[in-house]
Amino acid sequence: MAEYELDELFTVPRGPAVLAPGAVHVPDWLDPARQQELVTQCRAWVRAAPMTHHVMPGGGRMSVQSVMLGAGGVDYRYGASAGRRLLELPDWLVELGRRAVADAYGTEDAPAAVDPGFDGARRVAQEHRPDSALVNFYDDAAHMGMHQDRDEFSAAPIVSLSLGDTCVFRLGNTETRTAPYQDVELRSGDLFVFGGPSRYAFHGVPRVLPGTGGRRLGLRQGGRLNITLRMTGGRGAGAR
Ligand SMILES: O=C(O)CCC(=O)C(=O)O
Ligand SMILES: [Fe+2]
Repeated sequence: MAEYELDELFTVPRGPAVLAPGAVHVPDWLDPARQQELVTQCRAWVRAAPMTHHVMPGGGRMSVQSVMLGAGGVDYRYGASAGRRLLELPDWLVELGRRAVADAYGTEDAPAAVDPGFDGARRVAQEHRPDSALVNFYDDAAHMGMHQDRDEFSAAPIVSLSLGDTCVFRLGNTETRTAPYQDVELRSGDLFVFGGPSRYAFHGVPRVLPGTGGRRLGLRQGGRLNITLRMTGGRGAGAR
């Protein structure tokens, strides 16, 4: 029996879920073919601009490796000011980010499957247009500590796509990097959007679960890819 069929035998059906107002998990948002295409794209990007371990302001080196698309002309932490070569953000990826927020938050024409839990979510979705993508790669040992995404000049939502191995994603609160928090498994193809009241929630990735999906997508050493689509510039919904 193929590996994935076995997985499915033990899988509890997962539906869209709102973890906190503005924090929406949409399992299996990307179908397997789309996941494969995105992995192929990630390979091409990494060939054009090799991934690097970001060095944090305190001098620590992140265990995650990353490459950045877009964010040109913005003094962004992961951008050119970090000495990086920025790749161009393709229009289809902007469109994917727009559609992600529309599906998670709903629009006038198409309500979301679950109520995102805050006023103005549809307006945020209507106006959403990411200007950058950060591609993160986690090997078996990589993790990301609890942090807030606050280097963007916009309060527009963060769109996160997961590919390859499953991870444990920790969504905390907006006040402290400690409890209360909720852990959710993000699997290959899952969408997670955090905006509105959850935009500045602390979050992190305590661990990746090796052997859960990376090889199936042709990642030879396994691992997890994460693409976050962001609005780094000061335009758009809820800009500071
Ligand atoms: O890998 C993830 O799911 C989260 C990534 C993240 O929080 C970040 O890049 O700021
Ligand atoms: Fe983050």
